Amino acid sequence: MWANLPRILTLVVRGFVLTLAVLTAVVVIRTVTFPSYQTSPPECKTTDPDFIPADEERLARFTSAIQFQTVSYERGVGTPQELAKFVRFIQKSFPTVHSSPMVRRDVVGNYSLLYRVEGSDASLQPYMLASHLDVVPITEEANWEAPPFSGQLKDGYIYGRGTIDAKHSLMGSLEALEFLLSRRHQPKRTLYLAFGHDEETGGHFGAKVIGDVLTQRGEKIAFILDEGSPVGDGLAPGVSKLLALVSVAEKGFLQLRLEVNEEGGHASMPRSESAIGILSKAISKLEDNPHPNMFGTGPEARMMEYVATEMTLPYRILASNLWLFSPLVAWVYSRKPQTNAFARTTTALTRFNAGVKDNVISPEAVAVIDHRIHPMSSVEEVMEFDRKVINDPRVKLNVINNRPPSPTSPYGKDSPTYMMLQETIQQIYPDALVTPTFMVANTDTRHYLNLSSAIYRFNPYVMTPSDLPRFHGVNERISVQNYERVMNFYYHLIVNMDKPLELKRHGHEDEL
Ligand SMILES: CCCCCCCC/C=C\CCCCCCCC(=O)N[C@@H](Cc1c[nH]c2ccccc12)C(=O)O
Ligand SMILES: [Zn+2]
Ligand SMILES: [Zn+2]
Repeated sequence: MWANLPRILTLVVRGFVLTLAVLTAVVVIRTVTFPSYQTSPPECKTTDPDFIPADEERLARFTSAIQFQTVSYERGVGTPQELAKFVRFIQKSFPTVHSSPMVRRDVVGNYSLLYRVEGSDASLQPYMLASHLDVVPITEEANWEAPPFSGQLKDGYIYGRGTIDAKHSLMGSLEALEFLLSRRHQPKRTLYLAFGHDEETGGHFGAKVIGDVLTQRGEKIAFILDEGSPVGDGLAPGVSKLLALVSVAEKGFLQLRLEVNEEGGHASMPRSESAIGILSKAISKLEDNPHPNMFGTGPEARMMEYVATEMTLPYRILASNLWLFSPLVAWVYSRKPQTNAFARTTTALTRFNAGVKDNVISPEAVAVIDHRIHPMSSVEEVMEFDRKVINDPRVKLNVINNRPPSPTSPYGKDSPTYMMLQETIQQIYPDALVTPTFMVANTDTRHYLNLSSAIYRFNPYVMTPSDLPRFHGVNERISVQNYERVMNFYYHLIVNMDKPLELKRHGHEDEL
């Protein structure tokens, strides 16, 4: 046995070296031959004579839109007077849209707006552009560089709540429609514009009702585009070009109220455990035990494939060989909040309340957890995981609100709507890569799921990592250049939707 040891060791080492050599060869071959999913941009650029300039008049309209304080606070608690004023302002600001015989406008659920622009070809399925009228409340007002409802123009940026979420797309799509209609353009395909008034609190009285109205009309929609992920500049690891992130799916959510009820009493005679202490331990366990990293199992894996050939070298090797490096990429993604959101179901502790007086032991402690559920997981799985982690029957878990992850919309060369969207993005951003991904937050589209199987979430503006905290945060702003891109994106999209959407399958051509 001992005499054979050198021979055995040699064989083991040889086996190891051989395996390594084969793996390296496969990795190199796959990296070099990995297919490119990117297509060259179409001819038409934004240098067209029809380009919509962000001139003084349009910027003034956008500034005014920001000045309406259309804040949503809680479900059913908003700012009805501001909404009503904003709706009147919209009507006054886009006279051609509001006087055209081609346009029908319905006010739905008191303040939400549903426009139907009649296309000349009734055989084509309509499509829908969505946004919302409301905004989230202001935080840390003192830290804003310009007053949050001023719409002030400063150093090439328009500041204010709603500039990126989402009055840019509401005003931008209306500007594009006004521009087209005032040039006597009648679209071939019927177009809906849907603007909910309470998206920021779940859309229960706005988008939900719009969805019901369209369902009652028996409407089927060819595709829906709502707010969503942006054109990233430096957002994705290993990608140096601009990356247009088109969300073809959306995470689910589960909002839980955690409650502990124990005996209260005089602070001079505490028991060994209190409601506050028990709940704190539960919360702390949830934060210490994140949900499993699922990177590579859902649409995020496609995102890596779509950009693999364009990545800087170490990342190119990783992305072309997810069969081997998926765990390593999963780890890289888990390191930053904005990429971690793509890797797993996230756990955010959003409320923590207990106690009424310094010398009274609180009999009750309450916390709220906001989970965003990875597309490959489920509400039940998340609930089960939390129960196991907390492992304490004294902590009651009550569901406030939940939704499973959305279905995935078609994408890639087999999907004419996705390709049309990609082409439109490339008209505005000729050098950008375009990739399918999923939305880490939620949108009004959850109320439109039965209207269309092709639902996309995309914001046609550029965002850098330092811009991300401006979402729902301080100093929300949009550059004039980005607002101009937004208007022109919608303009090109409306024009492109008049071209036939052909589905090329096995030599047949079907029209949607
Ligand atoms: C590898 C690529 C990295 C890319 C990084 C980052 C991309 C992400 C960029 C932007 C994300 C922007 C998110 C915009 C979200 C706008 C929508 C929104 O705010 N939705 C609310 C909706 C909501 C309101 N009330 C409830 C209740 C329950 C669920 C949802 C909501 C939200 O999601 O909270
Ligand atoms: Zn929004
Ligand atoms: Zn928002």
